[in-house]
Amino acid sequence: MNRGMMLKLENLVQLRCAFRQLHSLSYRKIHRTQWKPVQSSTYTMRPVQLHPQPWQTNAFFGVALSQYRLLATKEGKRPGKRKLPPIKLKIERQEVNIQPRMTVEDLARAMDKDIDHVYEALLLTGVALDSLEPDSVLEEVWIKEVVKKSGMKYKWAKLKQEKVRENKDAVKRPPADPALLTPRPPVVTILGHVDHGKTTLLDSLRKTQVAAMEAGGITQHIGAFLVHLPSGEKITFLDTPGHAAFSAMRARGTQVTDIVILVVAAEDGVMKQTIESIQHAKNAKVPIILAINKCDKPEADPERVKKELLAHDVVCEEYGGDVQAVHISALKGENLMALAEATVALAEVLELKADSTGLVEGTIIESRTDQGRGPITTAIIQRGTLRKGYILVAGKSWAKVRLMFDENGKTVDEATPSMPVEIVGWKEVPSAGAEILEVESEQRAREVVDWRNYAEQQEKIKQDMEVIEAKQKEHKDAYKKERESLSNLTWRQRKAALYKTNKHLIVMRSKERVESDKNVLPVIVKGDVDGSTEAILNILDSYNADSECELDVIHFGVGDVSENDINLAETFKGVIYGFSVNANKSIQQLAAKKGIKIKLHNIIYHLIEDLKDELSSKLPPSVVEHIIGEASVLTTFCVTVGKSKVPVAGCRVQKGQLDRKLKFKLIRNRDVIWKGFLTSLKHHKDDAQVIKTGMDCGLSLDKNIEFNIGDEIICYEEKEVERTISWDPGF
Ligand SMILES: Nc1nc2c(ncn2[C@@H]2O[C@H](COP(=O)(O)OP(=O)(O)OP(=O)(O)O)[C@@H](O)[C@H]2O)c(=O)[nH]1
Repeated sequence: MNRGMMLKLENLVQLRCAFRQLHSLSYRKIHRTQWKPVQSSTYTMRPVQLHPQPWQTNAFFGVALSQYRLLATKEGKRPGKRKLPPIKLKIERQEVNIQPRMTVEDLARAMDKDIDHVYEALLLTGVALDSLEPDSVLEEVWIKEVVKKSGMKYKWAKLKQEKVRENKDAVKRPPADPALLTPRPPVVTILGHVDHGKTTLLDSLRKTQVAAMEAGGITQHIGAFLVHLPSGEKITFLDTPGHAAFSAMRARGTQVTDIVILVVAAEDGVMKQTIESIQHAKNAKVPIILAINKCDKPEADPERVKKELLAHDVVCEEYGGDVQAVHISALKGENLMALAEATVALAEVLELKADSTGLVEGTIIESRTDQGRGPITTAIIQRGTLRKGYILVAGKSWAKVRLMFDENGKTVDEATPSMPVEIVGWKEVPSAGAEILEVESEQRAREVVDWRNYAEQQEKIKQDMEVIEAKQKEHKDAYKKERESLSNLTWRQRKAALYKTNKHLIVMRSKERVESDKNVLPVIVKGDVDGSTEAILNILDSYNADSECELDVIHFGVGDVSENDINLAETFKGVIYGFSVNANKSIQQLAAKKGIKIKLHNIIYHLIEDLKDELSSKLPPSVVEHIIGEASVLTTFCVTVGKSKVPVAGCRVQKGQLDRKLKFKLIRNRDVIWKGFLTSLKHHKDDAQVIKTGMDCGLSLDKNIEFNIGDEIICYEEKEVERTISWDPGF
């Protein structure tokens, strides 16, 4: 490399170091405490990060950094002539996924840096920079060198992939062999406009069964019921709040309904929800039977209904279509058998069949919790034959079938396809529309539920991270913009700007440092999986408000809050944050006894919000001055008190009032030259407590200061205002 180029690169390094310093000071976490070596069984403790630039040589920043390091170290002292022991900084290093044969560009991308950064890191190495292009492939040794020099640590990318968990979900069996299929009853949903008679129709249909049963039999609402026709045929009616259940099942891709009975009141005709119901049926590709209801009413006009429906592609048989129309009176129970027969006829055309052998499949129609029997669901069996003792999974719950009931509350021993059945034995309440799958064993059921919880959690983390990353990108962009605004400055101007930005940190007095050291929030982070813990730690890495309150991650790991966590929190006076983990009762009691806060959350940004509140609560309140009155000095004189002469100001109150018991300040040429209390406040010759606007007074201060005409006297109150931590994690 020639000397010119060397100089150019060195300049570049200086510039970049300066800016990185600026960036690191405002965006990165800098711990100032020594870390305590706490061992975790699963994880080692994360060391503190200083975002170091080890190849940085610039003298100014060498000094600034050494000062800064002092600030970053709890026990740090100013360097004297005495040789001090080296300050050990524990560095929180960003992890970079590396792979063989990475190009300069690849590496820069993996480190989230620009290409210049890679060039700088290779500046004083044996790499020939002259011939290094962005697409040049780097040797493994140099890849590692760049990462190390950047204060980061590397990780081979493929190791990470091995951590992905194997999918343990349960899925439906492939379609059955046609030879195994046998006829099954149709499953019918009744839809229609509000008040057109859906409930009345269902009640009347159910009553036909009560009549058919022994006297005293009462049907109960379980979300579905079976109607037995005199011909021996059966129909299952779904009796869940129509549209909602239908949509929920459709949304989950479960198709339970074979036929929709569209109820239209003969005197009202087609209404808004009639059209929506038609749309539901069409979307689900479920055929319709038209039940023209309220035909007992004199104003009933069934023909008008059929004509109106033509406009919505519901063409009745009389009009050359294939939709059967039955004129009924749900209230009077008229023509219900004709409706049932039409349903059976359509079911025959549809050739509804199912395989009643092998592992059971079904759909949850409704679920509830019974005080005595725990979670109960009504399900429609769609494949196989359900019997007591079978193991089922649905959503994130599983069941060992303890009992089964029909809609008459009678226990049943088995449920075949299309049969509605109440199932008792669930560990938790699965939601309506969830798919039921039988599995071989309880162990397998647990495995499936575990996998589903994990998959859901991953999805949630992914969504959380997307939000967080988008916000962090916004921040980065804002930073870049800010940096660009400096690009027209000369190097010296930039350095000056940089110095100005960081001056308050460099010159912070040791007394203040000691004071700020007191403000520390030690935290323990527990997550349910590696990914969530890592995600939270990544966010904590962006913590940049150490000057207000230090954030000290003393321990982190995966799993529920343990006794060890409580002990650590007690030792360090820390707070435990858990994401999607639990703290059992004995742990909670132990924590309460020791006064340890355990904060459990299921959403990352709620956890971070909570942490921000906790940090803010550590900040001493800021004192705000609230002005009560303002006066101007019109004349000055002295009075003799004992042996000394006391300066007195003759003032006029211009605004508000002067209150003797409050605080005052004296302002001269915009500078505050005194703050304190008055020793006397007089109106003419009388002592006064308060002097109001427009009034004149004489006053003296608790310090002998000569007044000047034109000075301002301000009376004020100090109010404490709660502070909020300035850290903005970007979401
Ligand atoms: N005359 C007559 N009235 C009926 C008939 N069917 C229902 N009704 C009356 O119409 C009103 C509404 O009936 P519902 O069965 O509650 O109607 P719905 O469609 O279930 O109404 P929502 O549950 O609100 O959607 C009630 O007063 C019923 O008594 C019928 O066939 N003839």
